[in-house]
Order: sequence, then structure tokens, then C-alpha cells
Amino acid sequence: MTMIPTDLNMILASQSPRRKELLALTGHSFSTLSTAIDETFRQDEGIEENLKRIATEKAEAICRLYPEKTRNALLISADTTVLFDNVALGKPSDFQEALDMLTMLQGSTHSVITGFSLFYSGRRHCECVTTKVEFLPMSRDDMTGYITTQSPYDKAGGYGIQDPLMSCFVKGIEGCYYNVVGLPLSAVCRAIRQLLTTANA
Ligand SMILES: Cc1cn([C@H]2C[C@H](O)[C@@H](COP(=O)(O)OP(=O)(O)OP(=O)(O)O)O2)c(=O)[nH]c1=O
Repeated sequence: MTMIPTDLNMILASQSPRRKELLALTGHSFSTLSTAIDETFRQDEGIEENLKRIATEKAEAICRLYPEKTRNALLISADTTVLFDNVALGKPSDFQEALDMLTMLQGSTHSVITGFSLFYSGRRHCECVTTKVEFLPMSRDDMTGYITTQSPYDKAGGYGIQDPLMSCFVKGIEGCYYNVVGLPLSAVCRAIRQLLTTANA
């Protein structure tokens, strides 16, 4: 398998500190650029279609804003949602919404789906990765105590699997852990290698 060249100019199009930490785990150097875009889901599109479209729009917005910086770069962007009972859960906007989300998710299994997009040398790759997460039951005090940490507000589904107060309620996961935190690293690395191989063929 072709390795990712060390001199590849990689840019992470994201404001998420988690995505930055995750991409750093690959050992490759990269820079980050970010901007806000409308991340509203369209009702006439499926969940995966929405995630791939939004990830693509994040990268396109960065290309428009920074044409010079992005011209020869490999651009990575992503969007994550939590899916429970066919309902997509984004970031909770207030305490009640966070409590409603955790009440829904506790004691059962849901999916976390990340759509990611790669742009390189006029080529694009877009893909979704799903991980199933099973939670143990949580009491109302467990949930309110966790929400008080403020951590749910910038996370899809109102929780971070990586957060200290959440870890003891995660019964198990099926799939990529890093995908839950916001970037499915093995899938991203595999797709980068494929994109570089086709671009250089
Ligand atoms: C489910 C879950 C989500 N998350 C985070 C990952 C994402 O940062 C966030 C989902 O929001 P996103 O809209 O995917 O990303 P973002 O707004 O944080 O960053 P950007 O659009 O600039 O890339 O939820 C966790 O950190 N842990 C978890 O367990």
C-alpha cells in the first residue's frame, strides 16, 4: 500500500479540536482552516447524502476563501451526526434539548455516522462511516451532572464518548472508535492513499 508522502500539504477544513487531535494521531503534519457554513439537513435527502453534502460544502467554502492555500493541498473535511430511531441528532442548543437527547440514548443502542470528504488535485472522494454505540441506563442525576460540564453543547447527540463522565456508561461499540469522536481515521487514511494513487497514475 502506498504510504502518505511526508511532504503532502494536508489541510483539515474544521474548527473541531477533536478532529485536529485525531488527525494528529496519524503522525502526518497538517494545517487547519475553518469557516462556518449552514449545516441544516435537507428533508429530501437521506442521512448519508446530507452528511456527504455538508462535508463537501465545508471543503468548498474553504477553497473559495483560501484559493492560494488550498490549490496544491489535500483538503479533509467531515460532518458527524447521531442517529437514533431514524432521527438525526445534531448539537443540542440548550439544557433541555441535551437532556432530551441523553434520555433518548441512555439504555439503548444508536449509530454515529461521519461523512468525510477529500479534495486533491481536481479529484474528490466522499464516504460515510457508521459506528454503533450502546449505552447503559443513566439516571436523571447522571445526565444533569454531565450536562452541567457544558461538554454536550458542541457535540452531536449531546455527548462525547471520550468525556470522563460518559465513559462509564458506554457498554460497547461496534466499529471505529475514532469515527464516534469525529473522524474515521483508518477509512480516511485508506481513501487518501487511493486518491494519491489515482491522481499520480
Ligand atoms: C458523538 C460524538 C460527537 N463528537 C463531536 C465530533 C464533532 O466535533 C461534533 C459534531 O459536529 P460537526 O458539525 O460534525 O463538527 P464541528 O462543528 O464540531 O466541526 P467542523 O464542522 O468545523 O468540522 O461532535 C464528539 O466529540 N464525541 C462524540 O462521542
